[in-house]
Amino acid sequence: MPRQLELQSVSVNYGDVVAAKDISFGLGAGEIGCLLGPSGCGKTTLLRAIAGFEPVSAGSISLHGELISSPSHNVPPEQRRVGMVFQDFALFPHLSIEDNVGFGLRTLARRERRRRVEELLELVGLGDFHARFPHELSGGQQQRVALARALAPEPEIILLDEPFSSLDSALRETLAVEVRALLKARNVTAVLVTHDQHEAFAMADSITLLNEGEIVQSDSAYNLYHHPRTRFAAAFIGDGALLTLTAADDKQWLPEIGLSPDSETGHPEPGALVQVLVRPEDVVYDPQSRVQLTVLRRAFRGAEFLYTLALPDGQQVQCLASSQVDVATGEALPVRFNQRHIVLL
Ligand SMILES: Nc1ncnc2c1ncn2[C@@H]1O[C@H](COP(=O)(O)OP(=O)(O)OP(=O)(O)O)[C@@H](O)[C@H]1O
Repeated sequence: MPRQLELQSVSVNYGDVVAAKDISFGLGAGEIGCLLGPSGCGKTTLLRAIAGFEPVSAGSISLHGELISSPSHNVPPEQRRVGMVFQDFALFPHLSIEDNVGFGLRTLARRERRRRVEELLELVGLGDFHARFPHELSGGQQQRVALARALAPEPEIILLDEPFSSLDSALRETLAVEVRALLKARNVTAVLVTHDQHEAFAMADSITLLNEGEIVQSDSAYNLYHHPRTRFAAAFIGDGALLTLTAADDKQWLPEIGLSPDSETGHPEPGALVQVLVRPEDVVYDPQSRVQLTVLRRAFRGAEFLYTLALPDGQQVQCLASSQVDVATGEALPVRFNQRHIVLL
């Protein structure tokens, strides 16, 4: 059975600028995918190509098995059955919430249209707001109306371009979780574009990390965080220090941090340089540990201190420790490295 959305080796150029290069990914029905990456990496370009606003210069895009984009074939946007929610989600200010949601349903009989609008407003938790106008709603409520409006014509797929970026960060994450539940409840396939990993983690089943128009890693959120395959992925996702260390011998090959080889880490040759990604939560305060690192800085985070620690060679790692662990700058903090979570690159 064809997948709901399939991009095969898609490239998009703007004149000489290659905005997206050789991009392949697909989504099954009801799956939520995310294009994640820094500004200018080509996320919006790909979304616009899926919507039909940008022609592809190579490769193909299919929706439910039907070719919609290739260099020689371009189904116009209005015939694609693609719903969109954009960053500025402009609702029509002079239309009521009900009329905003029903906007794409003008061909339906009035009763049917009304039923569909009511159902969608209930779904997004705004059943009582149908007669209000956009300016009478909060930012989060307006965004939910925009989603209801995009879902109303029952598109094959919905595209969300930084849909929560105008909201504050606490609301953003809550809404991302809510919207995920809404999409899942209706088995809607969706592509989310964001540069915010928390949003991506909260919403997506699979994440395609992009950099400079190319795919860095397509994976689950868990794997991107715990098993990044490149330096870029390691640095972009989460906090962490990338250490360069020398393997010492077979038994204890990174003595600076008390690491020893195991089946996961393998056995690099003694003397080999090894790159290790260490997350702050994997450097654990342990009064029994022989590894004692000097405290360079510490920042109070309420329940925790975030310590910045120096290895003997000057490289730095961070450690999250309970704020009851009160060690001053310049003193030594005994720590253990949680080896299970340390990533070797
Ligand atoms: N109309 C255009 N003409 C020429 N170059 C463009 C055009 N639109 C985008 N670009 C370039 O293509 C690249 C990808 O842009 P795109 O907007 O897809 O990035 P993005 O990842 O969505 O970035 P952001 O997160 O900042 O929105 C950038 O280098 C950008 O400067």
